[in-house]
Amino acid sequence: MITVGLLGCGNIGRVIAAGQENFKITAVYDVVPARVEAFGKEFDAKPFSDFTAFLAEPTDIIVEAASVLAATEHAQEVLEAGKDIVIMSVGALADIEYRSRLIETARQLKRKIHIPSGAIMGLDNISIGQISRIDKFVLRTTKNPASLAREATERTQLFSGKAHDCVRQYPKNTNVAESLSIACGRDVDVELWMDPDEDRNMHEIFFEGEFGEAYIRVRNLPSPDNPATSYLAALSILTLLKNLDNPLVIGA
Ligand SMILES: NC(=O)C1=CN([C@@H]2O[C@H](COP(=O)(O)OP(=O)(O)OC[C@H]3O[C@@H](n4cnc5c(N)ncnc54)[C@H](O)[C@@H]3O)[C@@H](O)[C@H]2O)C=CC1
Ligand SMILES: O=C([O-])CC(=O)C(=O)O
Repeated sequence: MITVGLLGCGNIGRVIAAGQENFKITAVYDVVPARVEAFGKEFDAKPFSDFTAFLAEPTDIIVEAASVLAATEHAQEVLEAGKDIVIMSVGALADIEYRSRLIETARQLKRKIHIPSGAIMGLDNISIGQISRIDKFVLRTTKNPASLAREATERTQLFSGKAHDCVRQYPKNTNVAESLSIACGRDVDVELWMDPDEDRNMHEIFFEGEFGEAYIRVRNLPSPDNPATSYLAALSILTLLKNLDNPLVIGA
């Protein structure tokens, strides 16, 4: 049985904990002490309010489902402790120097950094961008203003530019932009819109290159406990964890 240390006892953490089967969350950590205590009690995991103690607890893998800040602060430490890591807050890897350092540490210590597909589809074959020519890559994300903790009476563009800059400005809403950039091997173009008539978290991907062209549209239902996060993102990380010990690897 794979043992998991969960960093972040919020909406995604709860979906993962409720779906445990062939893995067991044995240790949990959060910046909110009351939350980590209650979560630990509910899911029979040891609660920690001190990160060093949490990391010292014997676990096979650490799952970050907290925030870009948490991933930035802790991912390196996790790898140096000899543990694999799943990073949900992929925006932390928009810092190229930091990303390179993490990859180098993982390589040296023979550890893995897993990036779940998150709130989008198609991340598998978008990786062909690493080996073949890409002519155009645009992510257009549209969310209800409530999902962005804003108010608007009409469709409004919030951002147009590169993924690295977008996720720095909207770290709770555009991690997918960084996942796409990592997958296809370049800093992709991003448009972020809020639309009061859109009740889903919509991600449209326009992708053209040597292979031909693709258009992917995902209209996600928001998570029950956090409208900023699509439910698909939580299901994605749960699927990744369930497949960690599966000898059959599917997808590019
Ligand atoms: N890759 C993707 O497709 C997606 C990634 N995300 C990322 O996942 C994160 C978690 O999402 P949810 O569970 O919906 O958020 P949430 O807000 O429901 O839960 C986050 C939990 O992490 C805790 N936390 C925050 N910063 C922390 C820190 N520095 N140290 C320890 N605990 C900390 C909070 O107290 C909270 O309990 C988001 O903030 C976002 O960065 C979210 C959606 C999609
Ligand atoms: O859940 C989503 O739709 C996407 C999201 O918040 C993110 O990428 O950070």
